[in-house]
Amino acid sequence: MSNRWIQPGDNVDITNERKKCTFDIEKMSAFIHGGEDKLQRRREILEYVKSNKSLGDPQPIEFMTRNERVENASRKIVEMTNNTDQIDGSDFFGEGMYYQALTMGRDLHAMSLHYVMFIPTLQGQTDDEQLDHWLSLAIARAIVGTYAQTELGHGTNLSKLETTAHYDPKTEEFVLNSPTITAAKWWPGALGKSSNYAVVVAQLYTQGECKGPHPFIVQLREMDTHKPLKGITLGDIGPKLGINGSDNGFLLFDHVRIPRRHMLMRYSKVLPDGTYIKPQHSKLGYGTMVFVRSIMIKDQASQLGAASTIAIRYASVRRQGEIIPNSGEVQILDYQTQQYRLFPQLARAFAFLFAAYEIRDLYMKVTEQLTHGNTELLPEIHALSSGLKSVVSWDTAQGIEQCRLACGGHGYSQASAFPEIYGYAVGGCTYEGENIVMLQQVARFLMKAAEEVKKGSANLAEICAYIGRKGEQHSRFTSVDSYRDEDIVSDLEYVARQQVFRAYEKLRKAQQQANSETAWNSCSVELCKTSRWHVRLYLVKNFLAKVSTAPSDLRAVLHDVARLYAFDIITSSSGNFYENGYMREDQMNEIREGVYKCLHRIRPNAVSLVDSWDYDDRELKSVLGRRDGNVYPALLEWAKQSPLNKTEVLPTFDKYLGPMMREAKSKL
Ligand SMILES: CCC/C=C/C(=O)SCCNC(=O)CCNC(=O)[C@H](O)C(C)(C)COP(=O)([O-])OP(=O)([O-])OC[C@H]1O[C@@H](n2cnc3c(N)ncnc32)[C@H](O)[C@@H]1OP(=O)([O-])[O-]
Ligand SMILES: Cc1cc2nc3c(=O)[nH]c(=O)nc-3n(C[C@H](O)[C@H](O)[C@H](O)COP(=O)(O)OP(=O)(O)OC[C@H]3O[C@@H](n4cnc5c(N)ncnc54)[C@H](O)[C@@H]3O)c2cc1C
Repeated sequence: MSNRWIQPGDNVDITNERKKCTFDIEKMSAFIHGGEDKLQRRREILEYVKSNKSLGDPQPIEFMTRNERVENASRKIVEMTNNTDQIDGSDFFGEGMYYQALTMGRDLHAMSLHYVMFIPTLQGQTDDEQLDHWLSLAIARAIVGTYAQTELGHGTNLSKLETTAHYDPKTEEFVLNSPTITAAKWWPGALGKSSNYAVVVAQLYTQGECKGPHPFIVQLREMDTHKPLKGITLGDIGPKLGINGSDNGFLLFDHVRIPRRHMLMRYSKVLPDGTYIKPQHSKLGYGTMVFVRSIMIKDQASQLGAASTIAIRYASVRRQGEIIPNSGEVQILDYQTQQYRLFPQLARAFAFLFAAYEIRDLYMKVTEQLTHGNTELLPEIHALSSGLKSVVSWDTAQGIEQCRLACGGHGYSQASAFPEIYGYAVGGCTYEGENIVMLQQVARFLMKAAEEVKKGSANLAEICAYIGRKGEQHSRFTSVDSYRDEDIVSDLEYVARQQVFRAYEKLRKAQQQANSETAWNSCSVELCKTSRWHVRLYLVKNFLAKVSTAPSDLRAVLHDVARLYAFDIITSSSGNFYENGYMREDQMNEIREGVYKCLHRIRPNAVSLVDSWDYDDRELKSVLGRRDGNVYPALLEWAKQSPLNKTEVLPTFDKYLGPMMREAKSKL
């Protein structure tokens, strides 16, 4: 089988790995990326990006100062968006995200929120007339916007946001104000220095009543000078764990007036006389968050896929220690412990990517329904996107860290790209709803389902139908080889269902002794566990189902990966499966053996599996994860670029170390 990943001059070990591959990598890449046409488009976009020098970095960004990073990112985003004819703009999830990943990397930039939240909010929250006015300006880039919701004092609890928008019917204007320091908007991406507009979420007051948080479009800076408008104070919030190419910002309003029609009025409205028209569903205003939670799953999967690619490739070229004395140092990928550390991360990346396709499709279905005023699927998409967002971002962050640790000392260097990947991805545990908080949103949905089952009136959505099923009392497991996909699912369903009812009963009892909020708090650890099991079950089910749709010659290897994903979940929570004698210890031991079998079976294909994700070096930006495996010379070259190496002797020597040593010597 021809293999495009093998090229002359490559490291011998990585080439030998590639020669062992048992499946057609191109076919696998096409399956992973949604078809041959999509793969072909990736290659075209890559060629374009490589051919346009101005889309590149003048030096590795790790060696740049923060100001240089912000400037470099701004330069590139303008160049990138000058050339959007290179991609199909309607395919943001595929072509758009890929074009951006290749060009902008993981540092984010001046227009990240413009594309990910500002434009989607205009599309989702404006009425027709407002859409006509604002969308063309935003798409043409005549204005650059962000999404300013979170405040210094509140991010999670939207009902307590402090920014106010008081309607004044005399002038038909809203007056935006930040009554306290804690009302300052804090965190919005590209708010500090880059954006001149924002969607601002503020408490709407009209006719003397507070109607809760609503979105408004607000001009922040003068069009020509870019200076803040009167009454507006704003700036950058300083360096962060990651995404330092973005100027996340703060913003305070001092009685700033905006026209009535700057309230986004697709769902809620304020009429000229101040009459409030409420939306058809109270949470429709939260739509952009649902959108981002839905699309970020793919982004997270992609970061974990990248981390796995780097670590697995590196483990194939790194030799250290012997397994059999005097027989030569082995590739560290041969250690079972290394495989156990890395392959489950790759398996997770697959599981998350396949889930990302599902949630994208569900999101599109919901959007379509909403255009007909149908809000039926809103609770389901809210629960699923919140749950996936939480579980996927958490596992991704842990997985990236495992990959980093698995690369030993070199994993700690920024040359590995792990610090960038981690700093970027781990933000996903917090933004778009802190994970623990979002898990509790899922739990609300699950507790309602349990209540229905208890009442005997179960008319459950497919996604939680397992809660209403009786299920087996004992696992059907007899041997790993005969452990069918439906048995795996049935075992996970058992545990998820048990957890749902454990939390439900605990909550019910607590509610008899306390008010419902206090009761909820006293059960919240169990409720979060419930949500995690629900999501893991979904991920396993979806992964196995997806494998069954793969071309037949890819199924065996994909099935190994999917089973590893499931077995890893089962064996790392064995206690849950022993409950009520559902599974026996000997069965669990066999499944544990199943994990080792999967590792062994995946080992020869490991490098080819990560190659199938089709990351170019341009996207990975990692010396350790290079396609050609020539890591050591590249590490030396990379280090030479450190600004500290521009001179042989640093001024600090003459200032501090030199005098210290001279003085010490003179005293001897
Ligand atoms: C690149 C990075 C960019 C980052 C950008 C950002 O971070 S931007 C900033 C991102 N910031 C954040 O993400 C902030 C995170 N915080 C939040 O999203 C909200 O404050 C909340 C959802 C936690 C609570 O909201 P609350 O106090 O208004 O509500 P409640 O608890 O009283 O529940 C009432 C009912 O509403 C339901 N429901 C809720 N949401 C939705 C929905 N979207 N759809 C449908 N339904 C929804 C819920 O299920 C419940 O139903 P039930 O059980 O009664 O039938
Ligand atoms: C990289 C990044 C980019 C961001 N970009 C934007 C942006 O563009 N626009 C924007 O508006 N915002 C943005 N944010 C803000 C982000 O959305 C919030 O930080 C996030 O919603 C969490 O809110 P918080 O910071 O108030 O956390 P907090 O709610 O203060 O969380 C602190 C702790 O309290 C716990 N907690 C809070 N409430 C509860 C509860 N009810 N039950 C149990 N535990 C609870 C949490 O679980 C957590 O452990 C960004 C944040 C980051 C990190």
